[in-house]
Amino acid sequence: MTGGQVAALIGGGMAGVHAAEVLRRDGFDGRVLLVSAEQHLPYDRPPLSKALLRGELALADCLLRPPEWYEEQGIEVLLGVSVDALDPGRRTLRLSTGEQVEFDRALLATGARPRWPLGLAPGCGPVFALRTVDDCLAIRSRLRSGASVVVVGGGFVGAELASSAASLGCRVTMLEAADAPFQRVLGRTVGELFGRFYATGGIRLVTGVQVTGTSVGPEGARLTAGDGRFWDADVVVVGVGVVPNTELAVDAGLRVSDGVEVDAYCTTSAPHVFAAGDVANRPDPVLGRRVRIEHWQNAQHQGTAAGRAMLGIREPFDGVPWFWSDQFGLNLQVAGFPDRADRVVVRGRLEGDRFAAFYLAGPTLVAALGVGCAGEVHLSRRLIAARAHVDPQRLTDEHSDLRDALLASDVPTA
Ligand SMILES: Cc1cc2nc3c(=O)[nH]c(=O)nc-3n(C[C@H](O)[C@H](O)[C@H](O)COP(=O)(O)OP(=O)(O)OC[C@H]3O[C@@H](n4cnc5c(N)ncnc54)[C@H](O)[C@@H]3O)c2cc1C
Repeated sequence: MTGGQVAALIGGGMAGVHAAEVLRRDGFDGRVLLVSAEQHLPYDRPPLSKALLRGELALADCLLRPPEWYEEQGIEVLLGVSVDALDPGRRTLRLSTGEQVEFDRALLATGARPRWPLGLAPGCGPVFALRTVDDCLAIRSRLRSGASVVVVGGGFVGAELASSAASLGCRVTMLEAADAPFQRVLGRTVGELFGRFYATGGIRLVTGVQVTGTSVGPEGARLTAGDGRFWDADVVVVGVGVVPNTELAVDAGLRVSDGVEVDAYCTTSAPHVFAAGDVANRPDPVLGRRVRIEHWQNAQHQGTAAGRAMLGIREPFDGVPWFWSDQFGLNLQVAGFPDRADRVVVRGRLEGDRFAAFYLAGPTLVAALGVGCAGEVHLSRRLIAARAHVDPQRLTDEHSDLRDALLASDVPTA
């Protein structure tokens, strides 16, 4: 793309901002338009369940870039405006203001929105999901000491919220459909361990619960399970996952499955339209199938890769996923694809505050989880990318270097 051309970025989250940044950094001097349905300048989402929720940060501290940055970079930002239609053939967008915008390249960085289980509705009295800063501030205003909080779903965002609410003196109950939190992602052994961490953190964890209904009154809400059990709460937060915002892509006739399908260069089925972040579904060389990743670092790096691809700089984006979570004073990091594993081996004491779990499919390392073990997770990422074969015995030996466990790999890891 050259001067006089238009790069339209749809969605003002991590992926959209990183694409805008790299477009300018790599010399694009045409028009960069960032359209965001939210009223706030782009901000970081991880603090919404952590420091912002606990009142330790202000929104200004969570902005991805300071307000003056957009002007300095010549990035036009439309806030509170959504893109209502995308025509990839004519290369036009229709905005919620009624305006029509012509573009040369467009990026779909529309992210995801909370999934709502049957019987629960968003914005219904004290029933919330946590995705936006407005959700965070609304929940925070109700987290008084002694308030009863029920978190539906034992995923990462729910667990972080539970941890933050408990630290503010709330009485927290977590309702999880599976037998252990994170079971689907991290397996039962590690899930049960986190269940024990919650108990130590003062959380009442109830597993095997399928919430089927809610009734809302002026003072709170009652959640009912299929087996007749019920829980009353001052605040309910539903954290049962997200769905990608693909409607624009579907209406535009782009290929969509679980997310907007892109190739390794972030290009959708329309050549001038790209996608990145939580909404994008890309081929993964390690998995050998498509994958949609809902992590901060993926949105950042894929946004950058997409911005470069919009400029014609084609580099495959296929990094091994990595994310972190902070809960109950523990920092946990996960790399790779734990759900591919057929067994898990542990280095360190699972009950301690420093251990790593390695996930193996046959002899191949496919994922690693570390609590207080950032270095091990970092190295594991490279081993996973290299499809390394490892010796499980050595992996568990705390006193040996992780590299000593390496048996064979496709590519060098040094
Ligand atoms: C509470 C919380 C805590 C998290 N903590 C962690 C963590 O600890 N570690 C980690 O790795 N990840 C974490 N994540 C995940 C991480 O924040 C996301 O993966 C990341 O924000 C995704 O960025 P994105 O740019 O793809 O999408 P988003 O951040 O969802 O941004 C998309 C934007 O596009 C807008 N939009 C949608 N449709 C349109 C349209 N048609 N027109 C205009 N705008 C539109 C949306 O309103 C939104 O503002 C957390 C997420 C949440 C919600």
